[in-house]
Amino acid sequence: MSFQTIGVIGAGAWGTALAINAQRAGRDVVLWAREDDVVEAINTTQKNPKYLPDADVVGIHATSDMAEISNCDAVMAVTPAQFMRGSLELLAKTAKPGVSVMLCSKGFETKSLKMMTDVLEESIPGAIASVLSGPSFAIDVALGLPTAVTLASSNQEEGERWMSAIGRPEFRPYYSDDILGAEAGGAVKNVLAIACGIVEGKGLGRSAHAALISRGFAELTRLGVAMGGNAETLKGLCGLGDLVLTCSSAQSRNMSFGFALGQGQTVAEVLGSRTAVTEGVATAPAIAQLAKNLNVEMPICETVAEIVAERITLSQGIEALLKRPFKAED
Ligand SMILES: NC(=O)c1ccc[n+]([C@@H]2O[C@H](COP(=O)([O-])OP(=O)(O)OC[C@H]3O[C@@H](n4cnc5c(N)ncnc54)[C@H](O)[C@@H]3O)[C@@H](O)[C@H]2O)c1
Ligand SMILES: O=P(O)(O)OC[C@H](O)CO
Repeated sequence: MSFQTIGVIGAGAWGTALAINAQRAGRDVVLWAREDDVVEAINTTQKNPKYLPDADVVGIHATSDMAEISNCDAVMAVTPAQFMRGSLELLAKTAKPGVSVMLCSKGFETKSLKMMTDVLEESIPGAIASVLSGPSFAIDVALGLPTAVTLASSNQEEGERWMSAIGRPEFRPYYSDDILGAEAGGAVKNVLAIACGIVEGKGLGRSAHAALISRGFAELTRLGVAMGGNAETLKGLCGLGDLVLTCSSAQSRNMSFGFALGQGQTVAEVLGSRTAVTEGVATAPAIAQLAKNLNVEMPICETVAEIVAERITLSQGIEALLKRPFKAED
C-alpha cells in the first residue's frame, strides 16, 4: 500500500520543494519547521519567504509539533546533515514502530563521520530507511521543472511505495537498492562543487573545470565503494548526475561558495552573508578524515577541507594538486 500522508521534517528550500512535489503527487502533506515565523507564513500566506520565496506552498499544512509528523504514513527528513540527529531524536519521541523515513539531506555528520542512515538507526532503531538523491535544485522542483533522482531503499517493496507516493512525470525517481552509494554520492559532490567553484572564481579555465569533475568523480567513486556502495550506482543520478549539476551551476550554494573564495573572499565572509546551508563546508573535514581512516586517495576533497579550515591558502592548495606525481588514470 502506498503512503497517503507524508510528513516532511525541515522547511528549508529542499523540504519545502519536496512538500510541494508530494502535494502535487496527490499526497496529504504536513511540513514541520523549527521556526514559528516559517510555520505562520506558510499557513497564512502559502509562502516560505525565508527559504524559498519564489514558490507557492499551496495545500500544505505547516506545524512546529513533531507529533503531527508521527501521525503521517511516512516521513521525509530534510534537515541539514549536522542537525539531522536532533530532528530525528525529536521524532523518536512520538514515532510509530518501524516508521518509514526517507533521508533527503546530502552530507555526513562531522563529529561522528556517520552517514544519515547510521544517524537514523541510532536515533530511531527499527525505522525503515530510504535515501533520495540526485540532480535537483529546490526551486526547479518547486516550479515543476523536470528532473530525475535516485530513490534507494533496502527493499524493493518499500522503494515502490515511495516511488508511487512522490513520483510524477516531472519528478522521476529511479529505484536502487544501494542506499550507501546513494548517500555517498550526494555528500561528496558538494565538496567537489566547492573545488569547481574555486576553479571558476580563480579563472583557471574550462579545461581545468572538466578535469576536476572527472578526477573528482574518481574520488567520489573510490569513497563510495570503500563505504559499501556500488560503483555502478555512482555512475547514475545520485553520483555523476548530481556532480555535473552542482559543479556547473552558479545557483549551487556549494559552487557559489567556492567561487566567492576564488574571487578573494574569506570563508567567514561568505558564510556570514547567507542564511542557506552550504553542506560541503561541514562535510569536507568528515570526508578527509574518512579518506584517511579507509585509506582512500582523495586529494581534491582533502585540499578543500584544508582550504575551508584555512590551514592553507587557495594558491597553496592548487599548487599542491598540480605538483602531484604523474600516475596511471584510475
Ligand atoms: N536546496 C536545494 O536545492 C537542495 C536540493 C537537494 C538536497 N538538498 C539538501 O537538503 C538539506 C537541507 O537543505 P535546504 O536547502 O533545505 O536548507 P536551507 O539552506 O534552505 O535551510 C536551512 C535549513 O536548516 C535549518 N536549520 C538551521 N539551523 C538549524 C539548527 N540549529 N537546528 C536545526 N535546523 C536548523 C533551517 O530550519 C532550515 O530548514 C541539505 O542537506 C541540502 O544539501 C538541498
Ligand atoms: O545548492 P547546493 O550546492 O546545495 O546543491 C543543491 C542540490 O544538492 C543539487 O542537486
